[in-house]
Amino acid sequence: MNIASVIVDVPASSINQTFDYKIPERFQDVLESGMRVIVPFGPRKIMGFVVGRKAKSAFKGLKNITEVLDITPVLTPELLGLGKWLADETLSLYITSFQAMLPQVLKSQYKKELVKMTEADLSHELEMVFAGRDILPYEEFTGSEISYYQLQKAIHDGDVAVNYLVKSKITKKHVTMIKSSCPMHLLEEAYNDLSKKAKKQREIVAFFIENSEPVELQKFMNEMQTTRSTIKILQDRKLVTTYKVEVLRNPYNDTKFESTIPLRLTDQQQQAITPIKQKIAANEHDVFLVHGVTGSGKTEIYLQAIQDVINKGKEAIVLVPEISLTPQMVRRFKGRFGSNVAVMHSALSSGEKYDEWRRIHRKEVQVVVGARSAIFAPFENLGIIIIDEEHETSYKQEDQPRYHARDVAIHRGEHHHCPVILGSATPTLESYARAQKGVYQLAALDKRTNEKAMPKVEIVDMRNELHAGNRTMFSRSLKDKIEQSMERKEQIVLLLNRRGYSTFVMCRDCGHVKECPHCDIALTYHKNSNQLKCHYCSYEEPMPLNCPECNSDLIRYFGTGTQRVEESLTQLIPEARVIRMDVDTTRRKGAHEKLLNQFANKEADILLGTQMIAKGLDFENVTLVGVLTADSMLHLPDFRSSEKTFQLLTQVSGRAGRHELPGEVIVQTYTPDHYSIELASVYDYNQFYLREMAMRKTFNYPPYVFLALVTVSHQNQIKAVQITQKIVRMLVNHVGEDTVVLGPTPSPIARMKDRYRYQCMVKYKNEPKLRALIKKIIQQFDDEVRKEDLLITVDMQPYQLM
Ligand SMILES: Nc1ncnc2c1ncn2[C@@H]1O[C@H](COP(=O)(O)OP(=O)(O)OP(=O)(O)O)[C@@H](O)[C@H]1O
Ligand SMILES: [Zn+2]
Ligand SMILES: [Zn+2]
Repeated sequence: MNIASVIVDVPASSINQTFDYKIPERFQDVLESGMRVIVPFGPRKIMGFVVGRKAKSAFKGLKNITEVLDITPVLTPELLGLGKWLADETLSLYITSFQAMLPQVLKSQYKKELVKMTEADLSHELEMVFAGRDILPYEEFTGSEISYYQLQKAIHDGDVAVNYLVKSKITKKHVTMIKSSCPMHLLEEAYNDLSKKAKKQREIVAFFIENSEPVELQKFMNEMQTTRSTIKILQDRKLVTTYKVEVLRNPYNDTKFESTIPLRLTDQQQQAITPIKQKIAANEHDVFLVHGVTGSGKTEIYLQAIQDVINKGKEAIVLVPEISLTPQMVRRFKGRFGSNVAVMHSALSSGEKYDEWRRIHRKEVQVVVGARSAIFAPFENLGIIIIDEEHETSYKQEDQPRYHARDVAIHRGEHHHCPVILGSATPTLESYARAQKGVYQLAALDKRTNEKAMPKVEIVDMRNELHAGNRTMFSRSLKDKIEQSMERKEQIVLLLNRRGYSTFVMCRDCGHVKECPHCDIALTYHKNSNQLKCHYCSYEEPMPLNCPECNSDLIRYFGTGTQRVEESLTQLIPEARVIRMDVDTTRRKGAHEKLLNQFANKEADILLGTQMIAKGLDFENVTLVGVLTADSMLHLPDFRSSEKTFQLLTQVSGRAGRHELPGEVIVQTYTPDHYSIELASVYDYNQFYLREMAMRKTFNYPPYVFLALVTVSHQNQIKAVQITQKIVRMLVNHVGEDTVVLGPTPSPIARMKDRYRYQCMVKYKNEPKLRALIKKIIQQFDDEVRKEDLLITVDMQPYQLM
């Protein structure tokens, strides 16, 4: 078994296969599947994953593996299998799938350098950049003025070679420790020998006579109020020694979590958890949909189910949406399971992420709480997988591999014979429909644990406000309620629904809207820099003084940014203390937590924010929730827009009156009769489900059909249309009668970064060969993809239809 099959780090469909390499003698005992290696590939050295070992290869003249990067496999056998499945399922490359399962730092970076291969002089210009060195970092060459042609010639003549280095991004954190390094009696002797004047030295020696354990040097020096030079003297006398050890960064190390004990479950909680516990006990897979209103105690169910799993010596994965992975959320899990919990989310530094991942890999924890990619946690003995807020679209990755964490969870659940729990107050229609059909087990909780009623929702028709002469973005009713709440010293949460809404610039005279010159999308106004920016390609320009079309000076920005709402809020109610939470105020690390703490400490009356405040927050003193623009995403070109509106309104209403004080919600809208707004205001999920299912059936959308979206983009518009047209035709010729193939249609954003985008949508019920078919069709364009900068992407479960 001296040959390894390796998936190499070359993201090209023509390379999407294993390559064989010889395993040199010195690696033969250590090399296992799932390890990363460095292998020669053409002129380069690249990273690869070993996926198997074998005795024979069909190929002659195999090259040797150059280096082995891991001591233990980073991908378990299960994850290797999962990666292959994922690649096939999402039509991605194996290498892309494997890398998606690992923390960023385990991806290799490549560095190029130029090596002088001759004793003779190179051309004058090349000699100047080499400047007497034999090795030149490639960037220094690109930074110079020398033509590529000269370099090419030197390489061709064999005077210069290109070296490719695989650079690991891994950084480990170390601390220096100090300990005594001689037997006790020698320390005592030394203590007696030391002159009385060497007071510090004596203190240190005395310390180590008392303590034989190593201590952290920095802390020790602080406590003893001593310096490195004093320690050096003792070190030279071989009384103490210092050395480095690696420590795992722990982002929550300094935080104290109050420990909690399991609560007595309510009857509804008990009913929901019983079948889950049975499956855990029996080591059986099943999928449960826990449909529970906000505040019904879903989290407590998760915690107690996890406890069972831990007791069995098994492991648990809990997924929560990125934006609700707040310190409050972390506290609930760490409070119950302490240091047995790893946390993985994007706010951690890449070093912290790597260390949390290693705590899982080394089996130092049994629970991971994390965002989407935590579904790949390298546990080997899973006992439960939980997806909280299962309706969140952030569980779908919008990059290759375009996977949905729910599918991965179920796949892993089957492998490990363990239950998968999907929880939500507003399940996706897909999941609820499956529960209705009995594919998933449904558990419903329609009461809050404290038996408090859901807060009353008042819908305000903003058109009437306008007719009554109120031109602010706050209805009279909302203003009154805010003031009343403030008088009672209670707090308020205001949601500005910004998705699909932006601060665009429009001329009031001619209606001209400033668009990005490279993308078909309005530019967004940024007040701080007085610039217009494109959110797709980061193009920017200064805010114009006059309309470029008609030269009018009435060119203004429209739409409502949080900043602008804050301004008019403080104009309207000057005494209000406002905390604004949006991407701008939470960019810095820890800012999110700081703002929430301020609000919890009642340093402000109003928390104003975007979607990020709709989830998971639980403040005792919040009695009023206001939604400023409930309908802003209803008109997006997305068949899920009603569903998303319903979900958001339900979630945000759930923030009010969760404790002793009763809550109230005001929803401002221009379309008060829309069923998603009406039904959210009376918390009628079932009615909404029926209405929305009827719509989906009429227009032939999921869950009645599956979708596949092929997007083609090219700089030449005609080319983009033609290729999409070809794809459509080939599909039509091979799919079944019931399958609908639509297109070519311009994508909702028809041009991005100067590329025209066309799409083809497939709606199907049963098309077992579709993946293979699409793959085959796309392969026919491989040449054009490589040579003509054509881009074809496939999404087998599209959520973003843009
Ligand atoms: N059995 C119980 N007895 C008493 N209090 C409980 C019980 N279960 C949960 N709670 C409390 O009820 C509150 C709401 O519970 P929890 O946050 O788990 O609900 P949830 O369904 O996850 O809500 P959301 O969907 O809004 O996040 C919490 O403060 C929790 O501590
Ligand atoms: Zn104009
Ligand atoms: Zn742009």
